Amino acid sequence: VGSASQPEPKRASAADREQRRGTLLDRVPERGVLRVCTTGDYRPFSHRDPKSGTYTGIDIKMAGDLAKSLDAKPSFVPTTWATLVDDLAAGRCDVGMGGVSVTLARARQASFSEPYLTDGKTPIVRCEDKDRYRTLEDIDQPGVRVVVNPGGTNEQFARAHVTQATLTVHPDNTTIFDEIIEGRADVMMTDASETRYQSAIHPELCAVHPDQPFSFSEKAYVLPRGDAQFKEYVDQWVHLATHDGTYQKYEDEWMKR
Ligand SMILES: O=C(O)C(=O)C[C@]1(C(=O)O)C=C[C@@H](O)C=C1
Repeated sequence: VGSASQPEPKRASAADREQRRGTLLDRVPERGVLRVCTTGDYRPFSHRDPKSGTYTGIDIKMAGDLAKSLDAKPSFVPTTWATLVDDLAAGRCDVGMGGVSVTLARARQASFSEPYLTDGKTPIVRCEDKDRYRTLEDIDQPGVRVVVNPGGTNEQFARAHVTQATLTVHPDNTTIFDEIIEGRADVMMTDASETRYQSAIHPELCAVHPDQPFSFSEKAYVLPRGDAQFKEYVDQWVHLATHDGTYQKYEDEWMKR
């Protein structure tokens, strides 16, 4: 029985080490801080004011409520769409919030809470073009300029459906709508919730059939894999907040702006 037959001890990943410290359901109240990964570039869910660094949005309000329910204060950890799930899996935050869509690719690395919103991709265009770009076929034509933000489900959707039109990746999601308003692009396909919000604040922009999006998706909060107690708690909390009018109140506040 030699030591050569012993398997090499596997180095614990940061996520494994996090998990061994026990459930976040106990650790967050002990710490008094809920660490929330958020991109800050996606109104109406998560917006970071570039001057003050302050976060606002529907999911920022929700994060405050979730933290409060755990006797904690939220601390926002900046992330990007491409790195959100890695940041969570590496234990840099306790939850990811801010208009995140459930995807199976993400579900391989992280857990999701119960969903709080149904959504799907739909076009947003200059209002003069609103009858011109109604179907994917209308949009995917040579000469049509489609613009997309990188790293999230919008890019995945655009890469799967845009083969004839020109696809440009615009790196900054906070300025992407100006590309259409100012005529450098014609169409963006994004979440119906976002097209409703952006068309409400920009009279030049129209959301095309936001009630009948091209795809089906759900928004949920991203949670660390393997912490069943914490997930069960967040699920209960989401269930209550989406049935007692709390979520609706925050959505109404944002959509009135
Ligand atoms: O990746 C996701 O989960 C998102 O819903 C984020 C996403 C995207 O799909 O790229 C959605 C809309 C915003 O315009 C920016 C990012």
